[in-house]
Amino acid sequence: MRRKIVAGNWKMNLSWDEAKSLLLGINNFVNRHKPESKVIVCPPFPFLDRANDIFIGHASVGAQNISEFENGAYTGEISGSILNSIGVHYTIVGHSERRKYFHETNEQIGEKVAMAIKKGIKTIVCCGETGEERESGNQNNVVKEQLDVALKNISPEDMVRQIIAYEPVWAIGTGQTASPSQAQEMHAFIRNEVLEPLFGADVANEVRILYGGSVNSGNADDLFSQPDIDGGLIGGASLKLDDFTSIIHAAERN
Ligand SMILES: O=C[C@H](O)COP(=O)(O)O
Repeated sequence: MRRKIVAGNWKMNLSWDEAKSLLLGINNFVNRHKPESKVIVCPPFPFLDRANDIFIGHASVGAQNISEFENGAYTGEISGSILNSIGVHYTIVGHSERRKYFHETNEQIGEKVAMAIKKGIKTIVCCGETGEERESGNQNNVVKEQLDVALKNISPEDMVRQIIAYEPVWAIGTGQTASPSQAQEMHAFIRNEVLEPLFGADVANEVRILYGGSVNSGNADDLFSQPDIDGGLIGGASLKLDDFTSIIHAAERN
Protein backbone atom coordinates (compact mmCIF):
# COMPACT_ATOMS: atom_id res chain seq x y z
CA MET A 1 0.00 0.00 0.00
CA ARG A 2 1.53 3.28 -1.11
CA ARG A 3 1.06 6.18 1.30
CA LYS A 4 -0.40 9.14 -0.58
CA ILE A 5 1.47 12.44 -0.95
CA VAL A 6 -0.01 15.91 -1.30
CA ALA A 7 2.66 18.41 -2.32
CA GLY A 8 2.08 22.13 -2.77
CA ASN A 9 4.18 24.02 -5.31
CA TRP A 10 3.82 27.70 -4.52
CA LYS A 11 5.91 28.74 -7.54
CA MET A 12 6.86 32.48 -7.44
CA ASN A 13 3.95 33.63 -5.29
CA LEU A 14 3.16 35.24 -1.92
CA SER A 15 4.88 37.80 0.31
CA TRP A 16 6.45 36.59 3.53
CA ASP A 17 3.44 37.75 5.57
CA GLU A 18 1.08 35.80 3.32
CA ALA A 19 3.37 32.79 3.32
CA LYS A 20 3.71 32.80 7.09
CA SER A 21 -0.03 32.83 7.61
CA LEU A 22 -0.51 29.95 5.14
CA LEU A 23 2.32 27.92 6.69
CA LEU A 24 0.86 28.40 10.18
CA GLY A 25 -2.54 27.30 8.89
CA ILE A 26 -1.14 24.18 7.24
CA ASN A 27 0.88 23.35 10.34
CA ASN A 28 -2.21 23.66 12.55
CA PHE A 29 -4.24 21.54 10.17
CA VAL A 30 -1.75 18.67 9.92
CA ASN A 31 -1.12 18.62 13.65
CA ARG A 32 -4.83 18.56 14.37
CA HIS A 33 -5.72 15.90 11.77
CA LYS A 34 -2.45 13.96 11.67
CA PRO A 35 -3.10 12.74 8.11
CA GLU A 36 -1.79 9.39 6.93
CA SER A 37 -0.83 11.17 3.71
CA LYS A 38 2.54 12.87 3.48
CA VAL A 39 2.21 16.65 3.13
CA ILE A 40 5.05 18.58 1.49
CA VAL A 41 5.06 22.34 0.87
CA CYS A 42 7.49 23.90 -1.62
CA PRO A 43 7.65 27.67 -1.06
CA PRO A 44 10.10 30.08 -2.74
CA PHE A 45 13.72 29.62 -1.60
CA PRO A 46 13.89 32.59 0.83
CA PHE A 47 11.03 31.10 2.87
CA LEU A 48 12.41 27.55 3.20
CA ASP A 49 14.28 28.01 6.46
CA ARG A 50 11.44 29.87 8.16
CA ALA A 51 8.95 27.32 6.84
CA ASN A 52 11.01 24.58 8.46
CA ASP A 53 10.85 26.46 11.76
CA ILE A 54 7.05 26.66 11.51
CA PHE A 55 6.46 23.04 10.46
CA ILE A 56 6.63 20.94 13.59
CA GLY A 57 6.01 17.25 13.07
CA HIS A 58 3.67 16.27 10.31
CA ALA A 59 4.50 18.32 7.22
CA SER A 60 7.75 18.69 5.29
CA VAL A 61 9.31 21.51 3.35
CA GLY A 62 10.68 21.09 -0.16
CA ALA A 63 12.53 23.26 -2.67
CA GLN A 64 11.22 23.99 -6.16
CA ASN A 65 14.56 23.41 -7.85
CA ILE A 66 18.13 22.28 -7.10
CA SER A 67 21.44 22.85 -8.83
CA GLU A 68 23.12 20.05 -10.73
CA PHE A 69 26.43 21.47 -9.48
CA GLU A 70 27.91 20.41 -6.17
CA ASN A 71 29.22 23.73 -4.77
CA GLY A 72 31.22 26.78 -5.78
CA ALA A 73 31.07 29.65 -8.27
CA TYR A 74 27.54 29.25 -9.67
CA THR A 75 25.87 32.60 -8.97
CA GLY A 76 22.20 32.33 -8.19
CA GLU A 77 22.18 28.55 -7.79
CA ILE A 78 21.20 26.55 -4.69
CA SER A 79 23.00 23.27 -4.02
CA GLY A 80 21.83 20.10 -2.35
CA SER A 81 24.38 20.70 0.43
CA ILE A 82 22.84 24.12 1.13
CA LEU A 83 19.34 22.63 1.27
CA ASN A 84 20.53 19.81 3.49
CA SER A 85 22.26 22.24 5.84
CA ILE A 86 18.92 23.94 6.61
CA GLY A 87 17.06 20.65 6.94
CA VAL A 88 15.27 20.65 3.57
CA HIS A 89 15.07 17.06 2.31
CA TYR A 90 12.77 17.29 -0.73
CA THR A 91 12.98 19.09 -4.04
CA ILE A 92 10.94 19.34 -7.21
CA VAL A 93 13.08 18.67 -10.31
CA GLY A 94 12.31 19.31 -13.97
CA HIS A 95 9.01 21.16 -13.64
CA SER A 96 7.68 22.08 -17.09
CA GLU A 97 8.07 25.78 -16.23
CA ARG A 98 11.80 25.14 -15.64
CA ARG A 99 11.94 23.31 -18.97
CA LYS A 100 10.06 26.08 -20.80
CA TYR A 101 11.46 29.30 -19.32
CA PHE A 102 14.92 28.15 -18.22
CA HIS A 103 15.53 25.65 -21.01
CA GLU A 104 16.25 22.70 -18.73
CA THR A 105 16.89 19.55 -20.73
CA ASN A 106 16.20 15.94 -19.84
CA GLU A 107 19.97 15.42 -19.43
CA GLN A 108 20.31 18.38 -17.05
CA ILE A 109 17.30 17.17 -15.08
CA GLY A 110 19.02 13.78 -14.81
CA GLU A 111 22.11 15.50 -13.39
CA LYS A 112 19.96 17.38 -10.89
CA VAL A 113 18.26 14.16 -9.76
CA ALA A 114 21.61 12.41 -9.35
CA MET A 115 23.08 15.34 -7.38
CA ALA A 116 20.01 15.60 -5.15
CA ILE A 117 20.20 11.91 -4.31
CA LYS A 118 23.95 12.21 -3.62
CA LYS A 119 23.15 14.97 -1.11
CA GLY A 120 20.34 13.05 0.57
CA ILE A 121 17.49 15.05 -0.95
CA LYS A 122 14.40 13.20 -2.21
CA THR A 123 13.20 14.34 -5.61
CA ILE A 124 9.77 14.95 -7.12
CA VAL A 125 10.68 14.38 -10.77
CA CYS A 126 8.24 16.05 -13.16
CA CYS A 127 7.27 14.82 -16.59
CA GLY A 128 4.43 15.53 -18.98
CA GLU A 129 3.55 16.27 -22.56
CA THR A 130 2.38 19.50 -24.21
CA GLY A 131 -1.05 19.86 -25.79
CA GLU A 132 0.40 19.43 -29.28
CA GLU A 133 2.25 16.28 -28.24
CA ARG A 134 -0.99 14.78 -26.91
CA GLU A 135 -2.95 15.83 -29.98
CA SER A 136 -0.43 14.02 -32.17
CA GLY A 137 -0.72 10.90 -29.97
CA ASN A 138 2.89 11.19 -28.87
CA GLN A 139 2.38 11.60 -25.12
CA ASN A 140 3.69 8.18 -24.07
CA ASN A 141 6.90 8.51 -26.10
CA VAL A 142 7.53 12.00 -24.72
CA VAL A 143 7.06 10.97 -21.09
CA LYS A 144 9.10 7.79 -21.52
CA GLU A 145 12.00 9.74 -23.05
CA GLN A 146 11.86 12.36 -20.25
CA LEU A 147 11.98 9.73 -17.51
CA ASP A 148 14.39 7.32 -19.21
CA VAL A 149 16.96 10.13 -19.39
CA ALA A 150 16.19 11.77 -16.02
CA LEU A 151 16.37 8.49 -14.11
CA LYS A 152 19.11 6.72 -16.03
CA ASN A 153 21.82 6.92 -13.34
CA ILE A 154 19.61 6.02 -10.39
CA SER A 155 19.93 2.69 -8.57
CA PRO A 156 16.77 0.72 -7.70
CA GLU A 157 17.55 1.25 -3.98
CA ASP A 158 17.55 5.02 -4.45
CA MET A 159 14.59 5.04 -6.83
CA VAL A 160 12.22 3.64 -4.19
CA ARG A 161 12.54 6.92 -2.26
CA GLN A 162 11.97 9.20 -5.26
CA ILE A 163 8.59 10.56 -6.38
CA ILE A 164 7.34 11.08 -9.92
CA ALA A 165 4.88 13.85 -10.83
CA TYR A 166 2.96 13.48 -14.09
CA GLU A 167 1.91 16.98 -15.10
CA PRO A 168 0.45 17.37 -18.58
CA VAL A 169 1.56 20.86 -19.61
CA TRP A 170 -1.86 21.62 -21.11
CA ALA A 171 -3.48 21.08 -17.70
CA ILE A 172 -1.18 23.31 -15.63
CA GLY A 173 -2.86 26.48 -14.42
CA THR A 174 -5.50 26.20 -17.15
CA GLY A 175 -8.42 24.73 -15.22
CA GLN A 176 -8.41 21.95 -17.84
CA THR A 177 -7.64 18.88 -15.72
CA ALA A 178 -6.77 15.55 -17.31
CA SER A 179 -9.76 13.26 -16.86
CA PRO A 180 -9.26 10.62 -14.18
CA SER A 181 -9.02 7.95 -16.88
CA GLN A 182 -6.50 9.93 -18.96
CA ALA A 183 -4.37 10.46 -15.86
CA GLN A 184 -4.72 6.84 -14.71
CA GLU A 185 -3.74 5.58 -18.16
CA MET A 186 -0.53 7.61 -18.10
CA HIS A 187 0.29 6.71 -14.50
CA ALA A 188 -0.10 3.00 -15.30
CA PHE A 189 2.09 3.48 -18.37
CA ILE A 190 4.78 5.18 -16.26
CA ARG A 191 4.67 2.43 -13.65
CA ASN A 192 4.53 -0.56 -16.00
CA GLU A 193 6.31 0.58 -19.15
CA VAL A 194 8.88 3.03 -17.80
CA LEU A 195 9.73 2.27 -14.15
CA GLU A 196 9.41 -1.53 -14.30
CA PRO A 197 11.88 -2.04 -17.19
CA LEU A 198 14.33 0.37 -15.52
CA PHE A 199 14.09 -0.76 -11.89
CA GLY A 200 12.06 -3.98 -11.68
CA ALA A 201 8.47 -4.66 -10.64
CA ASP A 202 9.00 -4.34 -6.88
CA VAL A 203 10.44 -0.84 -7.15
CA ALA A 204 7.88 0.20 -9.78
CA ASN A 205 5.11 -0.87 -7.41
CA GLU A 206 6.49 1.19 -4.55
CA VAL A 207 7.27 4.48 -6.29
CA ARG A 208 4.64 7.15 -5.70
CA ILE A 209 3.35 8.83 -8.89
CA LEU A 210 1.57 12.15 -8.30
CA TYR A 211 -0.77 13.88 -10.71
CA GLY A 212 -0.44 17.65 -11.23
CA GLY A 213 -2.46 20.05 -13.35
CA SER A 214 -5.48 22.03 -12.13
CA VAL A 215 -6.16 19.73 -9.17
CA ASN A 216 -8.76 21.32 -6.88
CA SER A 217 -11.07 20.36 -4.07
CA GLY A 218 -13.76 19.40 -6.60
CA ASN A 219 -11.77 16.94 -8.70
CA ALA A 220 -9.24 15.56 -6.20
CA ASP A 221 -11.41 12.60 -5.09
CA ASP A 222 -11.95 11.37 -8.65
CA LEU A 223 -8.25 11.64 -9.43
CA PHE A 224 -6.93 10.18 -6.17
CA SER A 225 -9.28 7.20 -6.32
CA GLN A 226 -7.51 5.90 -9.43
CA PRO A 227 -5.30 2.90 -8.64
CA ASP A 228 -2.01 4.37 -9.88
CA ILE A 229 -2.51 7.97 -8.71
CA ASP A 230 -0.73 8.34 -5.38
CA GLY A 231 -1.58 11.96 -4.64
CA GLY A 232 -1.03 15.33 -6.25
CA LEU A 233 1.43 18.12 -6.96
CA ILE A 234 -0.77 21.14 -6.47
CA GLY A 235 -0.10 24.63 -7.85
CA GLY A 236 -2.79 27.31 -7.60
CA ALA A 237 -4.96 25.46 -5.08
CA SER A 238 -1.99 25.10 -2.70
CA LEU A 239 -2.02 28.88 -2.16
CA LYS A 240 -5.37 28.82 -0.36
CA LEU A 241 -5.61 27.08 2.98
CA ASP A 242 -9.16 25.79 2.55
CA ASP A 243 -8.48 24.41 -0.92
CA PHE A 244 -5.21 22.78 0.06
CA THR A 245 -6.63 21.19 3.20
CA SER A 246 -9.68 19.94 1.25
CA ILE A 247 -7.29 18.23 -1.16
CA ILE A 248 -5.47 16.63 1.80
CA HIS A 249 -8.86 15.36 3.06
CA ALA A 250 -9.48 13.90 -0.41
CA ALA A 251 -6.16 12.06 -0.26
CA GLU A 252 -7.17 10.64 3.12
CA ARG A 253 -10.47 9.33 1.74
CA ASN A 254 -8.95 7.51 -1.23
O1 LIG B 1 3.47 22.07 -9.78
C1 LIG B 1 2.25 22.21 -9.91
C2 LIG B 1 1.63 22.21 -11.19
O2 LIG B 1 2.32 23.00 -12.11
C3 LIG B 1 0.15 22.37 -11.21
O3 LIG B 1 -0.23 23.71 -11.14
P1 LIG B 1 -1.81 24.05 -11.06
O4 LIG B 1 -2.34 23.18 -9.96
O5 LIG B 1 -1.87 25.49 -10.77
O6 LIG B 1 -2.38 23.65 -12.38
